[in-house]
Amino acid sequence: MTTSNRVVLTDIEGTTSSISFVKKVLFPFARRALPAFVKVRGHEPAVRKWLDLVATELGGMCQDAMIAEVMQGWIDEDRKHTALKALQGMIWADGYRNGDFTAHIYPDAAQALQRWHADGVPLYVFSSGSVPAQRLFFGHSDAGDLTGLFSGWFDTEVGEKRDFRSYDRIASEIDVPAARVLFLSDVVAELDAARTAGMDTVLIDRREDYPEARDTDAANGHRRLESFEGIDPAV
Ligand SMILES: CSCCC(=O)C(=O)COP(=O)(O)O
Ligand SMILES: [Mg+2]
Repeated sequence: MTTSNRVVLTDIEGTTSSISFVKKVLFPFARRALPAFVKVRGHEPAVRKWLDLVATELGGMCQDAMIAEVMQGWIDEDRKHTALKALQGMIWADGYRNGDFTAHIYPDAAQALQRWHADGVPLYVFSSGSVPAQRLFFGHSDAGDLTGLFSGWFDTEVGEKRDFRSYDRIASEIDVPAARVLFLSDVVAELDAARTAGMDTVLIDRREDYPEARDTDAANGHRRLESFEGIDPAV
């Protein structure tokens, strides 16, 4: 067991897993399935709730087909809208269940997460993907079912990833002082927000996702590593 009393909070896309898997496999799958999904399942309360929220944002009464079209545009723009993310998660469930794909995870990330968990380091996820989508992702990863490694999951229902208040809320929900949380992400603005909340940070700067390394200025004072190797949550 580790003597550390630190915990790790990790992002997914660009951090544990490749951006191209999300953009080339998950997003097109959801984009294709959206029109039929809203037609067939739009009456279910868990789906209706999000369609109604989007309709309200669009100014009121909209046909479901139009909402689906708007959300397809949001997928193209990579908009991290909570309603879109919730519906995407429901659509991906079918893909995982049918074995259409497994979720990409970098081997160094899978190994480090397994090692830290075995060492007693509590692990948490904070991603724009909905919590059910996160569970599906790690439940059907290239390294098998990793859900048991995590002690908790957070999505944008806790707040925006670039807003320091989201990190305040996470620290208070897991009942750990922010100074004891190590946040890992590929996005500097997210790390800035976590640092403002008092968390320790590491910029994951993978060549597969970011062909041009971020220099010291771009990293904005965050420690920069090209994989999970070399991260010791205990120090
Ligand atoms: C885990 S769901 C698939 C990824 C996704 O939709 C997403 O928006 C991930 O964003 P992140 O905050 O993990 O960079
Ligand atoms: Mg990311």
